[in-house]
Amino acid sequence: MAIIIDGKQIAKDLNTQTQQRVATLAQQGIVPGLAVIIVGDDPASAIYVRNKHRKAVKLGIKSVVRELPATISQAELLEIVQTYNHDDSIHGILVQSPLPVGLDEQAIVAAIDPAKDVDGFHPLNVGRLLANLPGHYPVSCTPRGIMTMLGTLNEHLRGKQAVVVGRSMIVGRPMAAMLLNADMTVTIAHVHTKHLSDLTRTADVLVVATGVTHLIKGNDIKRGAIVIDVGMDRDENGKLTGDVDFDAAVDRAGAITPVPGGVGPMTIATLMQQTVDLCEWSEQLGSN
Ligand SMILES: Nc1nc2c(c(=O)[nH]1)N[C@@H](CN(C=O)c1ccc(C(=O)N[C@@H](CCC(=O)O)C(=O)O)cc1)CN2
Repeated sequence: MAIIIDGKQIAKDLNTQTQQRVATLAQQGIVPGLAVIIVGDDPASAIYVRNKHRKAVKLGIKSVVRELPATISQAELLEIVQTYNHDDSIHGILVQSPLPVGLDEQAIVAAIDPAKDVDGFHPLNVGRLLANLPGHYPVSCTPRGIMTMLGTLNEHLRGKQAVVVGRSMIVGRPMAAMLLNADMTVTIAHVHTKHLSDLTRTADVLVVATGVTHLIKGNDIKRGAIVIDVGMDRDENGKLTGDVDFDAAVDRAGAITPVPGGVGPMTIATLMQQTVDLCEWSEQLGSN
């Protein structure tokens, strides 16, 4: 039976640390600020944004949520991003993804000041991660949160095999870069990969982020592997489930994340952590 990696608890511990850092900044009269831009009326996005706002407020972070209609033009949206780029009370800016059809998400993200790019999606920050540059820069929150989770297991990653199934800009690609930067031997696969099971069975660390319900079955997993399920899918009864068949996998894996309560909570906790990072870096304070 695998260790169940408790994302909720790890996120709670991380939030406690973040709250303490916010309190230390407050003693110097500094308040970290986060601006979240949401365009259109995607119900899931509205929930994520509300949760980000609530968590920020709870931790003592200034939170600004800018709700915009799906009819907004690219130029108007770029203008709004610029106002936050120039607002000294805002240290982190993000545009909730996905954007409505017709808006160029990449161009909007590229307009965010890279020093305020709290999602780590700006091409400059993506390039820094890929190049494993030293120094301070933001990175995508979900994979950074997964690295935090892996850190709690006290397992040596160096030289071991990692397989990342999924190639998105939010999870798969930055995840592969972070595991490579941790000296793992990394293979990226995706839904078109042939003989996927043969590959996943080689993984000491298996990260799955495809959006395909139960793509990974129990015997696709190497015995004792660490299995990280980033999926958030709905089964035929509407119940939230993952890309990994948890019930089958739990008997093969050494450690596994559940869905819900695994990776998901780490995304917002890491966003809060990174908002404070950006604030400290802008003030040239912390070394996190
Ligand atoms: N600009 C961004 N857009 C999106 C990101 C992102 O990191 N930046 N990630 C996702 C959505 N997301 C945050 O924005 C997010 C997704 C899921 C969770 C979470 O806590 N999931 C829970 C289950 C929640 C439920 O019951 O539905 C879990 O897995 O336990 C948090 C944040 C896409 N867009």
